[in-house]
Amino acid sequence: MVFISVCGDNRKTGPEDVVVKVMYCGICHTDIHQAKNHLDASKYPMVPGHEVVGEVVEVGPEVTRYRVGDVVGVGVIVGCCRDCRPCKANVEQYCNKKIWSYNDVYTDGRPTQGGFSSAMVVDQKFVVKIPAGLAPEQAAPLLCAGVTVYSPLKHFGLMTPGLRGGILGLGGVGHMGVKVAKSMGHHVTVISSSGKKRAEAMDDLGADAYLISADPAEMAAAADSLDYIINTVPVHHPLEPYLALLKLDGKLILMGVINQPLSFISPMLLLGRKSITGSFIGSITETEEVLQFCVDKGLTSQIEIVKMGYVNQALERLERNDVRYRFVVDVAGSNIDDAPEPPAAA
Ligand SMILES: NC(=O)C1=CN([C@@H]2O[C@H](COP(=O)(O)OP(=O)(O)OC[C@H]3O[C@@H](n4cnc5c(N)ncnc54)[C@H](OP(=O)(O)O)[C@@H]3O)[C@@H](O)[C@H]2O)C=CC1
Ligand SMILES: O=C/C=C/c1ccc(O)c(O)c1
Ligand SMILES: [Zn+2]
Ligand SMILES: [Zn+2]
Repeated sequence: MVFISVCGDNRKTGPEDVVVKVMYCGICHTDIHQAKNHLDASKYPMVPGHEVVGEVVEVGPEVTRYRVGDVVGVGVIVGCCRDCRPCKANVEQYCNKKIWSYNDVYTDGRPTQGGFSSAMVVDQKFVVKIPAGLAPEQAAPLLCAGVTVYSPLKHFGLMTPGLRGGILGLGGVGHMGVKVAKSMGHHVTVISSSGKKRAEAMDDLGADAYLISADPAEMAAAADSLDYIINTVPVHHPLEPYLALLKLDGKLILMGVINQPLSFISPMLLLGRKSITGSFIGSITETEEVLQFCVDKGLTSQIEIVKMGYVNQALERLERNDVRYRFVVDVAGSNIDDAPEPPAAA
C-alpha cells in the first residue's frame, strides 16, 4: 500500500523555495525497493515518487530562477550540504549529507515526501526547468531514468560515436539507455532475461542487437565485444556472464540497487583490464543537460500513463516486469486532494 499526500502536509515555503503543483510522476523500480523496505531503511508512512513534473504555483522572496507558471522537474535529491568536495564539484548527488526527496528528513526535521502528492515545496537549487519541446509527462522519466544513463556515459568518457554498448535489463532505466546510447552514435546490444522484448527493442527503440542472457550459445558468440554494459537488473544475479562480454578495458556499470553481495573471480577483470563500477543518478547540471539532449535529439520516453487509483497495481506490474517501459502517474488528473485520508499509522 502506497500513501499519497495532499498539499496541506507540506512544509512552510522558505525564501528560496518553489511550490510545485505536481502534474505527473514516474514510477521507478527504486519506489518498489523503498516501499517494500528492500534496503532495511524505509520509514512509514511514506510518500514515494522522484520523477516529478509540475507547475510552479508560488515562489519564496529570494527565488531567482523560477516564476509562477513555469513547468519544472524534481528528481531524487532535494538537499545537500553545499560545502563538501562533491557539492563544490557540482556532483551533489554524491554528498554524504544529501536529502532524498522522500523517505528522509528535511532540515526543518519534517519527513520529506515525494511526487505521489498534489504539491511539493522544493529549494530552487534542486528544481530544473522543463525545456519547451518536451511534453511534461514524457519529461518525468528523464529526471531519474534518463539522467541515470546519461551521467555515467558522460563521466566515463563513453559519449564517443562508434562505441559498442550493452544495456542489461530493458526496463525504465534500460529503455532510456538504448535511446540515449543510440543518439550518441553507439552500436547498442540489449541483453534481456527473455525474448519477449526483442521486436520492440529492435524495431521501436532502435537497438542493433538483442541477446537472451539465458542462451549460452548467443552469449558465447558475443564474448569480448562490448566497450561498456549498463546493468539495470534490480535483483541479485551473477556478474561473470556479463564481464565475459566486455572487451579490453570494458566497463560494467552497476545501476541496480541490490542488497546482497555480488561476486566474480578476479581473472575476469585482470585478464582484460576490465572494471566494475557504479553510478548514482546524475547532478542537477546533468539533469538539465539530458533534458536538452532529449529535445535536441528528438528523444522521448516510452510511457504508460495511469491515474493515482491504479498506483498499487502499477507497482505490482512493474515488479513482475509488465510495463513498457515506465508508468507515469497523472497526479493532477487524479483529484487526490478529494481522496479520503489514509488510515492513521498504528
Ligand atoms: N543507480 C541509480 O542511480 C539508479 C538506480 N536505479 C535502480 O536500477 C534498477 C532498475 O530500475 P528500473 O529500470 O526502474 O527497473 P525496471 O523494473 O523498470 O527494469 C528492470 C529490468 O531488469 C530486468 N530484470 C531482470 N530480473 C528481474 C527481476 N527479477 N525483476 C524485475 N526485473 C528484472 C528486466 O528486464 P528484461 O525483461 O530485459 O530482463 C526489467 O525490465 C532498480 O534496482 C533501481 O532501484 C534506478 C534509477 C537510478
Ligand atoms: O532511483 C533512484 C535511486 C537510486 C538509488 C541508488 C542507490 C541507493 O542506495 C538508493 O537507496 C537509491
Ligand atoms: Zn529512480
Ligand atoms: Zn555536500
